Amino acid sequence: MLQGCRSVDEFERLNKINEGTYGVVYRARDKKTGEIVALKKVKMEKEKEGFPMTSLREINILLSLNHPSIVDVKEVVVGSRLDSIFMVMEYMEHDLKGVMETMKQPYSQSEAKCLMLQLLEGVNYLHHNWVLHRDLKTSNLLLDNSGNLKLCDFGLARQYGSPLKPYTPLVVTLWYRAPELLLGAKEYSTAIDLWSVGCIMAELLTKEPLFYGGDEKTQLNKIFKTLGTPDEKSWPGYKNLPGAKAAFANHPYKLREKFPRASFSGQPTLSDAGLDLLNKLLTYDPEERITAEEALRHPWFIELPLPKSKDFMPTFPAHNNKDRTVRQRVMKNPDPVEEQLKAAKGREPWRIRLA
Ligand SMILES: Nc1ncnc2c1ncn2[C@@H]1O[C@H](COP(=O)(O)OP(=O)(O)OP(=O)(O)O)[C@@H](O)[C@H]1O
Repeated sequence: MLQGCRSVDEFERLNKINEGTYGVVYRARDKKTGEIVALKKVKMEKEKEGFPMTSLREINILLSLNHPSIVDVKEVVVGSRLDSIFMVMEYMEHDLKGVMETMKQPYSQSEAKCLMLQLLEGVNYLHHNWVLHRDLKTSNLLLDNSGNLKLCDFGLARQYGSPLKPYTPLVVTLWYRAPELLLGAKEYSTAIDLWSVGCIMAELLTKEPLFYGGDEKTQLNKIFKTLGTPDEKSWPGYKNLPGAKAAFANHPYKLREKFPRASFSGQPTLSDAGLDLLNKLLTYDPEERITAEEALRHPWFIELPLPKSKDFMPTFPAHNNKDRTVRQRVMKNPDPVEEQLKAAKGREPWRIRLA
């Protein structure tokens, strides 16, 4: 697979952009063409021999995809000692997590609609190509200054076929993780990505993560406190899920309180159509949850205010020579989320690492 790949020496590394679980990402210049690209170094230490399977899977998937809402992987290059591999991707100035940390106000309804449409287009394309993303979150949504949004980080993406085979359930970052995964479902499907899209929609409108639990139980309790505790009526088969044996307090549905129709206190508002879409994305029963294709046709997108044109989306100063990890540390809000993290005593509770 790696035969005939160019060497990473053909790129000048300009600066480290960020470091995730599966690899370091650099901004780099192609020495031949002068093009600025993102180079993702694939982490090797987790695999005893050979290249890490997660990355080979990610590369194969990414090389085969082509959509305006999916980050373009241009090629794979090899390290000078052939002991490492790098993905060469189109460079995107920002990620949504970093951008939202610098914003004073959340996105407006029309801006949120513009971003949601692009996100749903990307997810719809993936699902039509039998790919689950499985790790959708704000740091995996890249933005440029032309209003484009693109999905990245397919470290956890998997191609799936029919009939569904069980996958490991511990895959989606906790805050965006679907309840069926939190409750230990053995089989799951595209619906897990739509749950994450629902969490992202709410976050676009409030600038705060919708459900921020430090462990599975807390995460489920946060969800239940807002959406009401599920039962056999709202989610047929719920009782049979391994995690549903635990005792959860009975909470009523309260999502409307978080998003009133009108507000005088500056609280984010949402029309009936907007709340309907959010409810359909955050539906407990995965079989009933809206699909990306259906969501793209939802009336929220055609009611006023209409989605903002990409040309008028807010832009953010370039931070070409900065490491986003450092920037994100500086910009972090001292808010309840932070308290939650402190309480988790040094673990990274929202990240579930694959064994
Ligand atoms: N093509 C790109 N252009 C610019 N920045 C990028 C690009 N790809 C990734 N990044 C930056 O690097 C960060 C980490 O990338 P990515 O999510 O692919 O790595 P990961 O190791 O799989 O991380 P994670 O911890 O999210 O699983 C992103 O949040 C983003 O800030």
